[in-house]
Amino acid sequence: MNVGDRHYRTIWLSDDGRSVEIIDQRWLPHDFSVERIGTVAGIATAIRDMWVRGAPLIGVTAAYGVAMQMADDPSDAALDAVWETLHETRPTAINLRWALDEMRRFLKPLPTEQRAEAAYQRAGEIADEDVGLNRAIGENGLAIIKAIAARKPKGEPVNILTHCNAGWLATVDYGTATAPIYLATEAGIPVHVYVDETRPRNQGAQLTAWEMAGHGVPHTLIVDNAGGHLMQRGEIDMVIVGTDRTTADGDVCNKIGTYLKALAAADNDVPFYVALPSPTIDWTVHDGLAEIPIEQRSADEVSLVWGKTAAGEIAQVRISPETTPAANPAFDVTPARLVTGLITERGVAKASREGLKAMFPERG
Ligand SMILES: CSC[C@@H](O)[C@@H](O)C(=O)COP(=O)(O)O
Repeated sequence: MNVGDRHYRTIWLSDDGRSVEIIDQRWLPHDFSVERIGTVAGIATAIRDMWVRGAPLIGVTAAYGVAMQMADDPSDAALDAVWETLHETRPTAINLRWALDEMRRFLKPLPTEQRAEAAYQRAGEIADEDVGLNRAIGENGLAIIKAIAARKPKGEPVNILTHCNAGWLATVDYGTATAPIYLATEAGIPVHVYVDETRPRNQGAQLTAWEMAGHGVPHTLIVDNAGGHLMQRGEIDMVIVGTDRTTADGDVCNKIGTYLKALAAADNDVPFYVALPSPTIDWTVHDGLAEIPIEQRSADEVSLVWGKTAAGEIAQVRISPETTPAANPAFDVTPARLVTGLITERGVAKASREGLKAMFPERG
């Protein structure tokens, strides 16, 4: 998507053909900075410390990490070791394991002297594929937005609530939950987006709001607890969120707080959609609550908040007593029964084993 009048992806290969450049998301919306990363250790840090984040982008970044390892040491042992090193950076988003598995599956049969070149090529393809998947999700979600717009008085915007950042910053381009929003805007369908701030790291306030502002999408930032109230008053037409891992039975794991939005949506008959590319489906798990590992992040993310001071400095402030302990589960699971539909690259699936099997029969 564009930043100013220049098109950016969130990650791209540097001119040296060996390192990557990424948008460093830690400093948005206050500072737009690009970092060059050329080592596996650097890739691991960027994922773990969330310079890059969002399930699809984590996967693509890891794929480039494998390529860097192959350029250094293309042996089987090194391939297995880099899989382990990168796999442990963040536990919940399945796209990480999907990309690592895909790289290893592709590289293992190749002679070692061909692996580096082939690995960079495959990582680049995975990045390109992500853009295509998101564009298709956008088209499928656009049909839903159009149908809602058609039922509203002419000219009134479709009010969409989203949680966290499942935007282009969370992918290579377009985003998942935001792709239908961007396509609707391009098509001239009026939309208005309620952006959940998404404590503790505020991906909504910092990233989604920045994306919406940058693309001229009318939006309003709300605190995480406001969504239920707005739904009770008929001010939300639909919810669209992303997901870090969706089970073969349609349970959806996403940023902490998503479940509460789904409960409020069900109680108020607001359609609750989840947008996801197929690499986000974990076909090996069925019961999301029992089987998906939930990342427990640092308590500091709860007790300390980043922002920009009046003097223009990006700084962190403490918001709770020094001695108060904090807990920080980063994701929660929304049971399939609360999900109206899964917007995939192939169409909108029912959030159920049957629905996903019908959409992806080759996985059945
Ligand atoms: C298209 S991104 C889907 C999810 O990855 C997104 O909603 C989310 O929860 C991101 O969490 P984050 O902790 O910022 O990586």
